[in-house]
Amino acid sequence: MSTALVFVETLDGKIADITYELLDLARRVIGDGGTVTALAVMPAGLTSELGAADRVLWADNPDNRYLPESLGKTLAQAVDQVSPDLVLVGNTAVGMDVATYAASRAGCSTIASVQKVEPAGQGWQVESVILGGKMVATAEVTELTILQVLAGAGDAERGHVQGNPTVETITAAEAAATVYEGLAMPDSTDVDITKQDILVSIGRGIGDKDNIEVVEELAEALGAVVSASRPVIDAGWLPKSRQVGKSGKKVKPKVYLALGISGAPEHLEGMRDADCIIAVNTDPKAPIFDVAHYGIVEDILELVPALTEKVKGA
Ligand SMILES: Cc1cc2nc3c(=O)[nH]c(=O)nc-3n(C[C@H](O)[C@H](O)[C@H](O)COP(=O)(O)OP(=O)(O)OC[C@H]3O[C@@H](n4cnc5c(N)ncnc54)[C@H](O)[C@@H]3O)c2cc1C
Repeated sequence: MSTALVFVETLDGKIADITYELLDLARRVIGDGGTVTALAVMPAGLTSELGAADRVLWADNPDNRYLPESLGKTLAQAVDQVSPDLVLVGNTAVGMDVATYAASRAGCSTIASVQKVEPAGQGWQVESVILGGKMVATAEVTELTILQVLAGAGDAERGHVQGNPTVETITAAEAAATVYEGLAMPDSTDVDITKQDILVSIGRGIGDKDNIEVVEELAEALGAVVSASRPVIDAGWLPKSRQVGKSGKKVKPKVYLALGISGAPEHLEGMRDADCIIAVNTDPKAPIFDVAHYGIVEDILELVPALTEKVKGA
């Protein structure tokens, strides 16, 4: 009989959807006879949301402090306590912090960007995406390995079950070297990119901050808003509130125009549900074309001004 250990991720006192996906995945992979244990460092009163687990190891976190050092150590302690066959953590900004910390403490491996897990022989067959989504690697895992699972591998609705799992109170490990200073949320006075019908989204392919102006003209002609991939935000060319993706916002516009965006898994996570995706990229092998409904292999700096003229003339 197998045991799965699922790390419960929270943000600002709420359980993140990725947790419910992991609970669904854990149950599917280990079967009804197995035990699913959830490790939750979170405020009191939320364990009934984890009804898809048989058991919850719970440590109180009344102030919602995010301390990856403490969480990583606590996960390593839980691995010792539970001796799981499978450990699932979200492939999120939080999960990546925690999984690597825990793996080093527990002396085991970790695999990032996991999109599929299935039982195989004495262990698991694990599929992960590598090289920014251009290739898929398959590994037979027979030793304890912490899997960082991408959103989409499980079904959050199926994994979000109200119930009364057995709750065992534990003490979270101390963070010796890190201090929590507070949660910084994106500026809420900017436009809300999650509410737009059309997004004109730019990536590193825009090349320079000065080139954003031509894209803004196109967006204005279309009645759209400009959003971006992370490198554009990290460069400080647009505010954080415009970032699409894993560590930005999840959007579902009617039209998503992806200009000079390669289509890394962390970006796709935020926009792949758009009704119509149109991608423009000079690289015909860019992974964005795998999710695009329409693709154009072209230099955006050539195409965008011409497109703006067409839209204005229509
Ligand atoms: C924990 C974590 C969280 C992350 N969160 C996010 C997130 O929320 N959102 C996000 O976007 N990324 C996120 N990332 C980063 C992600 O992995 C990628 O690095 C990022 O999405 C790449 O952005 P890009 O496509 O703009 O750049 P690149 O991957 O560099 O792609 C640029 C593309 O532009 C094309 N190009 C270049 N010049 C032109 C031109 N003139 N005309 C047309 N095409 C051109 C190139 O062919 C290339 O495909 C995260 C990463 C991690 C590890």
